[in-house]
Amino acid sequence: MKSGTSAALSPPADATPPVRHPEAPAPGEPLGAHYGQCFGCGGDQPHGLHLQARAGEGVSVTAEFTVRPAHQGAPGLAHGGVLASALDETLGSLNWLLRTIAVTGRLETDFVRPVPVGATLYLSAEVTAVAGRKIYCTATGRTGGPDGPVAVRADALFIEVKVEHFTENGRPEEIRAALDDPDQVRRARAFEVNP
Ligand SMILES: CCCCCCCC(=O)SCCNC(=O)CCNC(=O)[C@H](O)C(C)(C)COP(=O)(O)OP(=O)(O)OC[C@H]1O[C@@H](n2cnc3c(N)ncnc32)[C@H](O)[C@@H]1OP(=O)(O)O
Repeated sequence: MKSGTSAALSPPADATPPVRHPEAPAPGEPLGAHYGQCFGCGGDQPHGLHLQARAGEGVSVTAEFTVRPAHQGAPGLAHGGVLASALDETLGSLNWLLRTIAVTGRLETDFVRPVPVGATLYLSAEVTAVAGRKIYCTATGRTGGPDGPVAVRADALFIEVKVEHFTENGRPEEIRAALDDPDQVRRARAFEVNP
């Protein structure tokens, strides 16, 4: 049963289909981490999700995340907030295919089945519509395989922002370190800016 989605997540009548950026990675290509310290995808966060996303067709992605002991809520089960983070990260990576800088404004999550430690969550997400700065998207996470039963799902609204959203609000030492990164692509991707 699909539960209701709030009106804020229903695209307005003048919304348009999303447009894949011409330089978006080809379907099947790994997106890589956008920032080493990202809790969702970064390789430098020991307890992070280490989620790995790949571009799909159109404006869609797939991703995997394996639940580790550090991600528990109840004994032997993934914490719901961690599962919401996996959905958020997967949905956030869609913006790389649009080449739009955007942040999560709203994330509505259904927790359908418990997810045990050791399980791999097979995520898929797509942008459904765009209206001005508002990006509407949806995601599911399945266990047992990409076609397994749905364990979690989410609908979300991302809002396009300028890079100043990060540079003016982030803690100065991390912002400085990211901006001083000699690797141009890494520097741009920390904020998901088109390099
Ligand atoms: C580099 C990429 C990293 C990706 C990591 C994974 C994604 C994340 O987790 S991002 C981190 C979590 N998110 C955040 O920290 C965002 C914090 N929030 C904010 O900074 C602001 O509220 C922000 C930017 C979302 C919106 O503020 P602002 O730019 O002033 O926009 P605002 O004018 O209020 O809203 C724009 C439109 O969006 C709508 N909107 C904004 N927030 C919401 C919301 N929560 N629910 C519904 N609609 C919303 C507004 O109603 C408005 O609609 P309309 O144009 O029709 O009137």
